[in-house]
Amino acid sequence: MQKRIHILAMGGTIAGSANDSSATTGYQAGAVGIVELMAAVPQVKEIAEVTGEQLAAIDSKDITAAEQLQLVSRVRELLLKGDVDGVVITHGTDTMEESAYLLDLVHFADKPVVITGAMRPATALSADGPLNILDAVRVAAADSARDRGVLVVLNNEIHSARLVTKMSTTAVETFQSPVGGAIGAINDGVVVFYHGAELHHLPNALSVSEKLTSQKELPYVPVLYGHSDDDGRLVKLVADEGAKGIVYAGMGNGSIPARVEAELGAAVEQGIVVIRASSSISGMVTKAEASYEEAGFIASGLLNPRKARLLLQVALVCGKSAADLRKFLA
Ligand SMILES: NC(=O)C[C@H](N)C(=O)O
Repeated sequence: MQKRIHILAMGGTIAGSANDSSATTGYQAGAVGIVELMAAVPQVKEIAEVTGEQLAAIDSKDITAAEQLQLVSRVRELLLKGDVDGVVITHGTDTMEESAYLLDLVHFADKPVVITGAMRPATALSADGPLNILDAVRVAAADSARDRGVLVVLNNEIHSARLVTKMSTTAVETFQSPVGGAIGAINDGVVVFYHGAELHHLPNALSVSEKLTSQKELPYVPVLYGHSDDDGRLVKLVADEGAKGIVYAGMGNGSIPARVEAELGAAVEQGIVVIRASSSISGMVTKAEASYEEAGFIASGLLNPRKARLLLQVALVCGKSAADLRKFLA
């Protein structure tokens, strides 16, 4: 029997439309609906029984927490259904790694969830979307993809949600995992895994996902980007604005300029949870300086700032302590 794969369409460039087929920028993202997207890839019928649904039609740079939570909620429903074997999500690439990581945090099933997108609009010459959809369906229908959490599939490669990031502004090979590399590929239609996915599910992911479905928003947790001569005034500003947490994208191994460190320390004293991440693309943020640990800052480990932010938001919703977070990120 064929596997039953459900596609959720969120918009993005994969559904982008431009007036000129040679245009790869300046298009309207999210303009092409799921019916048209699926019609461009009739080959999926040979792989699985595929159904589709339009959940949003947005440029993913505009995604809100409400829309992310709606996605979590719909994926949860689908994973609990006996007649769905896997889920494919078509999504804009700008925030794809964020939605993928959020879904992976609360992934509770052995069924695959595969996110794909495109760098060229649907109307472009050599549009990359159709093949990416076909590959995503192939992966979602593969027995070998079970128990690997949420996967990002583009450009014939398979990446784990935890480690993947968008590296290039415009290249089709934009998604890479700087630590660890791709975990698999689709070679001439054949799904191959080289090694295991870096799973990062929260303990009790099923009940955490249920908790998230009842939320309409997530706590205010800004990411502050560190730079030379940073005086920390933004830390004070967001603390006054009611931030519940702050992710500081420091330099290198999560280094924080002394004046910012002092302000972040004051924020922790006020009950704001602080995560130290890095603007460097590759590598792990470790405990580094003793003063960071003494101040109560949490090292982001392998998470980039945007993913660390989502983790912190979910942790705050679930009432997890800084100690729980520390343990999860260690
Ligand atoms: N390639 C893309 O999908 C970019 C687009 N701005 C989006 O994230 O929706």
